[in-house]
Amino acid sequence: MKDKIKVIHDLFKDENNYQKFLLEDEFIFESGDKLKNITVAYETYGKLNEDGTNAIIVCHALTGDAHASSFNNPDGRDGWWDGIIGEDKALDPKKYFIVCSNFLGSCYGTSGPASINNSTNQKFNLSFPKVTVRDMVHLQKYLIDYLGIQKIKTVIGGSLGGMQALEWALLYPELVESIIPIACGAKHSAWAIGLNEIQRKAIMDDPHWNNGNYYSQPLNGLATARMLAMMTYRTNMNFENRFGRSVKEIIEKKPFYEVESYLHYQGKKLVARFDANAYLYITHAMDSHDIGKDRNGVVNALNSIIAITLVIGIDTDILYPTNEQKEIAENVANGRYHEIKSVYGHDAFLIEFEQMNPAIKNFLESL
Ligand SMILES: CC(=O)SCCNC(=O)CCNC(=O)[C@H](O)C(C)(C)COP(=O)(O)OP(=O)(O)OC[C@H]1O[C@@H](n2cnc3c(N)ncnc32)[C@H](O)[C@@H]1OP(=O)(O)O
Ligand SMILES: N[C@@H](CCO)C(=O)O
Repeated sequence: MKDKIKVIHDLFKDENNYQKFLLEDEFIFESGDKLKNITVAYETYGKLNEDGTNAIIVCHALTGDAHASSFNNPDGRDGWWDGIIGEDKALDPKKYFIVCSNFLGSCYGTSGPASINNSTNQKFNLSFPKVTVRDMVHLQKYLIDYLGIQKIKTVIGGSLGGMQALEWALLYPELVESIIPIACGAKHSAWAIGLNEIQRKAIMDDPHWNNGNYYSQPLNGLATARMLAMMTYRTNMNFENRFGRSVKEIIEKKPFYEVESYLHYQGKKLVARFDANAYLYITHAMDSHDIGKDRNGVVNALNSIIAITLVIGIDTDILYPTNEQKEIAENVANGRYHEIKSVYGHDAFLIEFEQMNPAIKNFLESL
């Protein structure tokens, strides 16, 4: 497999310092579309053991990136899972070879709609092939082969990361010893698809979006999408405790509440770091998530999972409620369920490290 992959990370390390490789092979998408020269951005922490069996694959969520940890570079920017990746933490680079790559369709170094199409010298925009969760996993497999990994100890991720973990267990059962899907379901629900569609509509209704061919981002649409999404990532109780009815300032004789100010801030923060077309592609990929598709339904697919499975749910998650995680744990051959109690809701998998560390550590040690 190494012969097929031209490594370019020494040539093109970008400002985020991701390692990169270029897949010269034609990548075939689930849609049947084909694309050559796909770039993958990734990071690794720790060392692969001699027989190549101590690898852990970390899969990120909607707006995450390959920088899961600052382990290699403690003075650099924080990693989004520094709370569980590190010495003596659940994912310990002294024991495991931890790999995190930016998934297909995103905008943090791996090819997606914001990448330049070499044959036109223009951004792909909507001409980039449609992406599914299965496509993301198939592309990650090239990286795993390139790195010389023979067996994957676990695949772990929250939200869209958890969807990838499930697909890993189904697409490459011979390779995956265990999975830890967190805060996700076996398929994307009507509720989650509906919420994604409102976010996409906000982006596409922004005149700057221009059918995906924008010169500058559809800032208002993407910000509104993030504002709505934030309401689904947190909880009523969290906002009540945090903001209540506090007023930030009075604008034109009307109160501008702290919660409004917070949501506007979160919208602006995302548009400064994310691409609107990538947001559309990734939310569509999430909506494509249905492990039962072409596998005789969800229960059948779950029954066929042989990887030992720890499913983690969050008691206050309104986006992927705990019945979805329990369904997974109850139907796989060897499933366990652990529940995080949190005021934060869905985003708890990025916050509640004191609860996640022992649960994940105990599970890995029991394998
Ligand atoms: C390449 C990359 O950068 S990828 C970035 C990594 N991101 C990811 O991986 C996505 C996953 N991460 C996340 O979703 C988030 O970072 C989380 C869930 C971990 C934490 O969320 P945060 O937004 O950091 O926390 P929180 O909800 O407390 O918001 C804090 C921010 O809101 C601001 N804020 C709080 N209250 C208010 C208010 N009333 N009005 C305005 N701003 C406010 C704070 O000043 C703070 O600003 P800062 O982010 O510039 O420091
Ligand atoms: N808040 C996270 C989780 C979404 O599921 C993100 O922005 O990626």
